[in-house]
Parts: sequence; C-alpha cells; structure tokens
Amino acid sequence: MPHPAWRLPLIGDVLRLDPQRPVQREVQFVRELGDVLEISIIGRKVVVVGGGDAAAEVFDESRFAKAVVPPVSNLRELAGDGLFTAFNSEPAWAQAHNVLMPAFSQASMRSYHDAMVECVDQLCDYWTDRAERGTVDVSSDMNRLTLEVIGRTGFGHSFDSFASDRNPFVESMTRALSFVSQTANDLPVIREILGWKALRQNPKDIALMKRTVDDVITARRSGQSPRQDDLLQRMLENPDPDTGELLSDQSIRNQVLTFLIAGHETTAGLLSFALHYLSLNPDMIERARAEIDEVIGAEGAPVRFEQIAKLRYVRRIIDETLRLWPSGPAFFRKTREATTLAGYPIGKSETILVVLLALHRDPKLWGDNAEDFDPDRFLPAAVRARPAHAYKPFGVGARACIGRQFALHEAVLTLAQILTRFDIAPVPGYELSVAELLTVRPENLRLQIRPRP
Ligand code: HEM
Repeated sequence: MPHPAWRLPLIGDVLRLDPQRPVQREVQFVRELGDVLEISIIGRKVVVVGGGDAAAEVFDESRFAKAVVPPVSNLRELAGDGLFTAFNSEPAWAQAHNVLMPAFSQASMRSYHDAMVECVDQLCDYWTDRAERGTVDVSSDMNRLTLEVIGRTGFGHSFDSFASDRNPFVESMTRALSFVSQTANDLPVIREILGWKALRQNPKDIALMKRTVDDVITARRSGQSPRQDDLLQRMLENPDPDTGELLSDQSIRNQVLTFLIAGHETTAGLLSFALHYLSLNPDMIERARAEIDEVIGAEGAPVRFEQIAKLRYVRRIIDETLRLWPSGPAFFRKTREATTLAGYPIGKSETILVVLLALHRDPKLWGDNAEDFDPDRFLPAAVRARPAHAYKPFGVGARACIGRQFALHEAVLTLAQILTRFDIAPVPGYELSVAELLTVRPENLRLQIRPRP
C-alpha cells in the first residue's frame, strides 16, 4: 500500500504529520498517493481512505465498524463510555442509544424549537450591540450560540454565553479538546518535555467540567432546577426499553459531557463556514432572503417550527458547507474480519481513517469544480445522480450522528435569522485558514455586520 515518503524506523511517518492540522495534511497525502494509503505512527498502522469506491467499501457495516482509537479514545478520560466514545461492545452504548433516540425524533425537535429561537435572538441582540464596532468574531460567537443552545435544550442550563467574555467551563473545554487533538500522536517522552504545563492543566480542566455537569444533574434531581422536557429529564426518567434499567449517574454525566462536546463545536464550525461563504456570495444571500421572506414573512413574525423545513435553499447552503468543511473532517473505522480494501489485503481489527475532507472534494464524485462553493449541488436531482457514499458529514451506520436533525434545524434557523437581521460582508483581505481541534473551524474569521433597516 502506498505510504508517505521518508518513513523512519520506529516512529514511522510521525515527522510527516501535522499536529496542528492533521486532517488537512492527510488530504495532501491522498492527493499525492491516491484514494487508499497507509500511515504508520510509532508502530500503529492506519489505512487512510480519501475517495472513490474504497469509501463505499468502508461504509459497509457488514465488513467494517466504528473504531474508538486515539485521538477519539483519549476523550474517554472526559466522556468515558458516553455515546460518542463508547466501544461498540460496551453495554452502556446500546442502553444510552435506546433511551436517547426518541429525544432526537421530529416530535422532540419541535419541543426544542422555542429555546433555540430564544438563543438565536440573544445572538442577534448581542451582534446589534456590537454593530457599531463594525466587525464581529464569528467563530467565537457561533460557539457562544451553540453552547447556549445545547445547554438550554439539553439540560435546561444557561452558560450565560452572551453575558460575559470569560466562561470557565468553555475555557476548560477548549483546552481539554486541544490537549486531546494535539497530543494524539506525540511520543510520551516528547509530551513530558514539551507539554508539562498542559499535562498539569488537563486534569484540572476535566475536573471542572465534571463538577459543572454534576451540579446541573444534582440541581435537577433535587428539584432546585425545574423539571423540563429535555435530554436530561429523559435520561433521569426513561428506562432502556430493552433492559428496563435507568441509566446510571455515571452514564448520565458521560452523556451530558458528550453532548456538550459533540453538539457544540460541530454546529458552530458549520455556521461559521456558512457565513464565510455567504459573505463572499451576495447573490446567494439574495436568493436565501427571497426564500426566507416567502416562507417566514417580514421580520417580527416569530419563526415557527414547521417553517424551517421549508427553507430548502438555506438548507442547501448548509449541505454544501458541510461538503467543503465537514465539521468532523475524518472518522475511524475498523475491519470486522480480515478482508480486502480496494484490492489490498488487510487484517482483522485494522484501523481505517476516512478522510471526509478529501472524499467530499473527490473530483471523480464531485467534478472538476469540486473546490467551488455551489449549494445547487444539493438540488434533489443532483443528489439522486450521485452515489450515496459521496457525502457522509454525519458518519455512517449504527454509530452515525444522533444529533443530525438537531444540528440541521439549529443551523437553518440561525442562518435564516442572521440574514433577516443583518447585512454581512467580508473583512477585506481575509484569507480562509482552517484550524483543527478534532473539528474544523475558520481561523480568525471576522465579518462586517450592519443591522438591516
Ligand atoms: C454540524 C454538526 C454535526 C456534525 C457534522 C456531526 C458529525 C458527526 C459524525 C461524523 C459522527 C460519527 C463519528 C464517528 O463515526 O466516529 C457523529 C457522532 C455523534 N454526534 Fe454528531 N455531528 C454534529 C452535531 C451534533 C449534535 C448537535 C449533537 C448532539 C446534540 C451530536 C451528537 C453526536 C453523538 C452523541 C455522536 C455519537 C453517536 C454514537 O456513536 O452513537 N452531533 N457526529
């Protein structure tokens, strides 16, 4: 199998990796070496899949399954056997999946809508207050929004995201995620020497996050915070239909932390990229506004739940953004048995990294203009004409994203409200550069905003 040049004994390809932007480097490997290649990280072999038919193979659940390996497995220190980090064989996964699936049904989404609208209104008011400064920090403000949304709808908890500039929980979470993603491929000795400060800070960050979540759970259990129809209440009250058992306190804490991690940076990154592309394409803003005016009407009318699904063009903007910059730019699979992949023999339980960032731009699947932002790629006829494996921003199989509908509803609603209330324009000279922290997000993205009359 092809591999990057200059492989060294013992450490393998480590020096060729980019700890700051690992997935963007892997895209370069795919471009240089083809759809299937192998990297070796200190004795650990990973098969990388970045396009074509190999992706279709690897999405076949009968031959491949989710793999929980570094850096994802490093998150277990924080989220234990929560939904995202559980091993396939752990009973906690099936139990939590059964309890939580109904919380992500259409009917449940309806019950989160009003809280989402309130959070987006807070964001818009926050921006209105800052409009005279001319620009806003988009990635940071989208993080405020999405954390507030998942905190409110998931656990009835406000992080007061728009009230203060310093939120200890957010600071700890950002540091903990960056620790996980940046130390994933370090040699332990290098980590000891270069990362001693982070090594000491990390347990403190994890402890603060766990304490915050335990406080939220305790307040709800003891009746100090009101009962609500949210994810937390479901976990406290609804037994697993298969086993008849309630989730343990430990599992509930793991799930809450999981949703805060998985449901926050992801949607924030998506919204930030979408606003970046819109700011460069005023014609798309006009098309979106025409649709919003038709479906929702003049500003002032509250947005209703069922209107969101009718914003087909806004949704295509979201879909296309997730094509170019899937928030989770890569995910791991493993072989169930020894098999072949694209004709190469691979053993049982070998790790495979699916690089969505490459797959979603594969010219064989998306044409020669694959790098261009064009929401009409998601017109129904165009979608039907493409193979299903061309686009998997929410993963595949049993372990695919449980929050997909939640994220899409939140994202369409937010874009619609922002476009209704603000004119947006790029800051002259801004060149997109993309930071990776398990998820991707635009670096230092600011936009000029002006409230619309
Ligand atoms: C744009 C937004 C989002 C994207 C692109 C996204 C993407 C993904 C992907 C690719 C996976 C599969 C990872 C793997 O196979 O290892 C996943 C899993 C997961 N996501 Fe999301 N996600 C998003 C938003 C959300 C939200 C809003 C929530 C919660 C409210 C959420 C909760 C989860 C959970 C719990 C899992 C693990 C599911 C399981 O293994 O059973 N995600 N997500």
